[in-house]
Amino acid sequence: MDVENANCKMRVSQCTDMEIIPIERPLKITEEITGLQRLVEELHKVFSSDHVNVQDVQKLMAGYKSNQKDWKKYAKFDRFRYTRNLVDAGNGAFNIMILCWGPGHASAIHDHADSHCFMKLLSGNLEEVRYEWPSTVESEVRKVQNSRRRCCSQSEELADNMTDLEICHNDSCHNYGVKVSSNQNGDCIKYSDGYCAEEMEEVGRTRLEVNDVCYINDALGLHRMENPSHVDSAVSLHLYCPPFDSCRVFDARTGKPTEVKVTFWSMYGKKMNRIIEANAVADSQ
Ligand SMILES: N[C@@H](CS(=O)O)C(=O)O
Repeated sequence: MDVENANCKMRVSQCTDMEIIPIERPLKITEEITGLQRLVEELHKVFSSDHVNVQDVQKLMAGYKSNQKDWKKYAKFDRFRYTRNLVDAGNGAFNIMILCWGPGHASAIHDHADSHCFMKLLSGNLEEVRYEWPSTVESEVRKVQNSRRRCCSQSEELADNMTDLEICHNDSCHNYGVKVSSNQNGDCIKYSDGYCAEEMEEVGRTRLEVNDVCYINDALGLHRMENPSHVDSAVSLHLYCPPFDSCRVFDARTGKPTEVKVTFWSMYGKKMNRIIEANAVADSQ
């Protein structure tokens, strides 16, 4: 079973024998779905079944043709950071929300808390930047994969100023072939928070056009989104399954993870009282 066929009701790490194969992205419209309301109804139907196919959800998302009239009541912006605006809580199986990005707004590099993440661009432009997991942090998916497989592979030959790192769980080990910058004594160069300088590795960029859909989960890596325009805003539709209320953000210079709560700026079109706790995936870098 690959990612395309993984049961979307499960956390990504629970998808047995999952191979890490990204879908072709972004996905274009095939069958049209009229209106956001209708899309939400169709999603409810799909998620009421015991088995949900990732590709079916992608097709539904792609089938909706963005119309500002449908989503403008949810599109609430903030001057300083992108906002998350809940549209529907999906009977607890998924949640669907509208994210509003002012000019230059971006999210920090983050994971998806072992959930499936679908994203559709409704207006403007967004760029998705993908990253490898930092060597010192393991995703839930990798933990599961590593505990399934006994790994005895030889590490690749590393450059002189690099050391490799083996991460073990129970009696299963995985050598990530990690390359950590080090000085001549073999000590890594550390920031004041104790983390080694180890720039996170960018593995790809995708520019989304209006109505494009893309998908990510922790098995496929990490990402951040960015509105590249200095003048125009952007709006995107996100579906998470299962829903999550916290995830990890990563320091691009070191890979240091920080657990953050994710909050809503508005719910069902009504603005929430300002919560002091930051909508912390936003703008942290
Ligand atoms: N996953 C982020 C948005 S994005 O950058 O994909 C969030 O839900 O806030």
